[in-house]
Amino acid sequence: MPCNCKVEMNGIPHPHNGCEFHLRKENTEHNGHHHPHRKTFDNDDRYEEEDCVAGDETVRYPDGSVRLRNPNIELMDQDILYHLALGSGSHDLVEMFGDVKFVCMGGTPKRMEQFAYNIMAEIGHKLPCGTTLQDISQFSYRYSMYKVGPVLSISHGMGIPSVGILLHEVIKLMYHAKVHDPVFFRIGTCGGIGYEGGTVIISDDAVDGALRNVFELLVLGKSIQRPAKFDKRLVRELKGLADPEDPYDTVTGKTMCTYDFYEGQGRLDGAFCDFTEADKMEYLENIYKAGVVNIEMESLAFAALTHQAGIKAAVVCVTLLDRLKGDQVNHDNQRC
Ligand SMILES: O=P(O)(O)O[C@H]1O[C@H](CO)[C@@H](O)[C@H]1O
Ligand SMILES: O=c1cc[nH]c(=O)[nH]1
Repeated sequence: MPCNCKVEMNGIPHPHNGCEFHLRKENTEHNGHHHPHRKTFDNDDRYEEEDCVAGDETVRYPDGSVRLRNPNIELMDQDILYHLALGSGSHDLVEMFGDVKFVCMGGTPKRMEQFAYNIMAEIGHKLPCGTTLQDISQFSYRYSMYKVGPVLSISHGMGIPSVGILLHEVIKLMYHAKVHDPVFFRIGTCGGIGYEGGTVIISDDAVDGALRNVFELLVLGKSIQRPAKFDKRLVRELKGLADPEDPYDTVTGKTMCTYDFYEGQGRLDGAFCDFTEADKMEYLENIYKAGVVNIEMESLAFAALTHQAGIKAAVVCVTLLDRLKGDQVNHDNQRC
C-alpha cells in the first residue's frame, strides 16, 4: 500500500521512515525488471552462491544491470539511501546516475573531490558555465559524492563498517539507477610490507589479520563468512597500465585488511600495546612470507560485497611507509 507521508530533510524531500516497509505483495515487476520467479527470502539467497563471478549472469540481469540479492527491496514503495542523502522516491536516480560506468572510492572527502577534478581534466568533461562540482551527498554529513560524466567519486571513511554501509547503499544506487556493468575501485593509502613509501599496490587477494580470505560478519548473532574475491582480469588490466617510465613501482599482491590501525596492524605506537617489538617483527615477517604486500582497512569488505553483488572491483593503494621499517606515518606522506 503506497504511503502519502511527506517529510523534508535538508531541503531534500525524504520519504517518511516509518513507511519504508509498506509492502506491495502482489508486485512482480520492479525497477523495470520483470521478476517472474521472485525468490523467497531465505538464507540460501543471501549468503550462499560462493561460486558466482563478477559479470556472471546469475548475479546480473542479462543486460548487465545490477541485480539485488535482497527480495525485500523490490517490495518497498521507496528506498531511502540515508547515508547518501538520496532516495528512490525523492530523486530520479535513473536520470541522475543512469550513465555511471566507474565508481571510485577512497577514504577522505578531499581526496575524492580532487580525484573528481583530476578525472574532469583527464576526460575533458566540461561543467556548465559558472558552476563548480557539487557534493551530491553533502547533506548526509557522512560521505561526499561527486559525479563527473560516467565517473562517481565517493569518500568511504575509515574501516570496514564505514565502507560496508557505503557499499550497501551504492550497490542499491546502481540497481535503482539501472546502471549497466559498473566497475568499482578503491583508491587508498596503506602500509607496505617490504615496499618503500610511494609504491603503488594493486590487490590481487584480500585477507584478514589471521590471513583468512573471507569477510566475517555477525548477522542475527551468527557469524557468516563471505568470500573476498577480486576480478583477476581487472587486476591484470590495471597492472598493464603501469609504465616502466613511471617514477614509482607498481606491484600486485595480497592485501591484509585489519579492523584497527594500531594494535590490529602490529603497531607499537598506539595508546595501548601488550606485545614487544620482537613479537611485532615476527608477525610482520610471517605475513611477508605468506605473500602479504600491504596492510589497509577496507579491502576485505570491498572485495566480498562487490563479489556478492556481481560487480567487478579493484583496490589500488599507495604505500605511505614500509612497515618492516617503522610505524609512524609522516604528514608529508599523506596529503589528502
Ligand atoms: O587512505 P584510506 O583510503 O582511508 O585508507 C587507509 O587509511 C586509513 C588509515 O589511516 C584506513 O582507512 C586505511 O585503509
Ligand atoms: O600503515 C598504514 C598506512 C595507511 N593505512 C593503513 O591502514 N595502514
